[in-house]
Amino acid sequence: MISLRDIRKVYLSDNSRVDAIRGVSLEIGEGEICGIIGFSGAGKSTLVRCINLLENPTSGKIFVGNQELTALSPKELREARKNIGMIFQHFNLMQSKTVSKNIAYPLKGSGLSKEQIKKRVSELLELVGLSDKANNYPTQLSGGQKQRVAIARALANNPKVLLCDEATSALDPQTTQSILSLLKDINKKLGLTIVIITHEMHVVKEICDNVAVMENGNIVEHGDLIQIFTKPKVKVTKDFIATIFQENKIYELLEKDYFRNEIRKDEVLAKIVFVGQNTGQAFISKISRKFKIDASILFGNIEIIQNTPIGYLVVKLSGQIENILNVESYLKENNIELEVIKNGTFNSKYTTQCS
Ligand SMILES: Nc1ncnc2c1ncn2[C@@H]1O[C@H](COP(=O)(O)OP(=O)(O)OP(=O)(O)O)[C@@H](O)[C@H]1O
Repeated sequence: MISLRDIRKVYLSDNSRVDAIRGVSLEIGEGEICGIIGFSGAGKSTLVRCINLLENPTSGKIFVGNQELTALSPKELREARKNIGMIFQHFNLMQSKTVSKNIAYPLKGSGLSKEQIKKRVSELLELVGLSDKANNYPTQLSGGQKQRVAIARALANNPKVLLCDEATSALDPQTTQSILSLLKDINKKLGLTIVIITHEMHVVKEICDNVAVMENGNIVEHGDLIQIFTKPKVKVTKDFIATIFQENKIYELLEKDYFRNEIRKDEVLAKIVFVGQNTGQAFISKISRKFKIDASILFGNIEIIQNTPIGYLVVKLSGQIENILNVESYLKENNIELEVIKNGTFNSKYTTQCS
């Protein structure tokens, strides 16, 4: 549905040059909810604004549906943009117009009669659960309600794509949840393709099918949610995932010697990640028996991602070091990931994440 091909965006001013996007290619399928996550300055907003050409890429091609947007005349582009709705962090509503008038605004010049516009607005109000607020002004609404109005307005022309630029960043966690549920609902009901820009992994976790991770103007990792959560490849993705599993907190506790346990010579501190059906396996007792080791669980967490449980454990394995190292390959054969965090014997072989 959306195809970005080698997009570059350079901002030039008198004495500076910013390479905001450095050759990004990305395919987003029809009906998919794709998250684009990255820390501040990674280039997310610039990239999403390129999708509807609010920002003109310096080079590269952009396709939405079968149309190459980068090849259209200004008039054709205006028409093509009706297929792409957009919502923003601060809602961008017109304060002097009622909720109904805000939603009706994009239908101006659409050729619909007054009656047809009224009907469409009332359908949209119902879709976003605001039928009783038709005559209110934006100042009389909560943040979540304002974002609902913005969503209704973005959907007025029946777009195929909805771009969300940090759409929940100004909302509290409960309201965020309700807006994400609404987006998911709309995605299912209307088959809408949704692109979500965020710096919050829990937003991605809640509703995305796929996620692209951005850093320094590049997409450094892209994949489906479960793959990204269980086998992240690059550090920035690992850092985002750590925010969900509270991994950093556990390392802080370990540094403070909270568990009153040093990692001795015959011990290994490891992180184990297991998915779906493996959550029901007694693999801790199996590895204990099979490899004659002790396994103490220092920390554990299970998150449900796309209806799939993903388990995360920090364990201390003690026993003969060869046996401990064999555990890693045994678990791998059983599709369970083990990453050594700290190794009492061969510290230099591994990156020590907690020191
Ligand atoms: N109009 C502009 N002129 C010059 N530089 C810009 C402009 N817009 C963005 N940039 C720069 O491009 C880079 C990417 O910015 P962008 O806003 O896309 O990042 P982001 O990942 O969305 O960050 P944030 O989450 O903080 O909004 C930054 O270095 C930013 O300063």
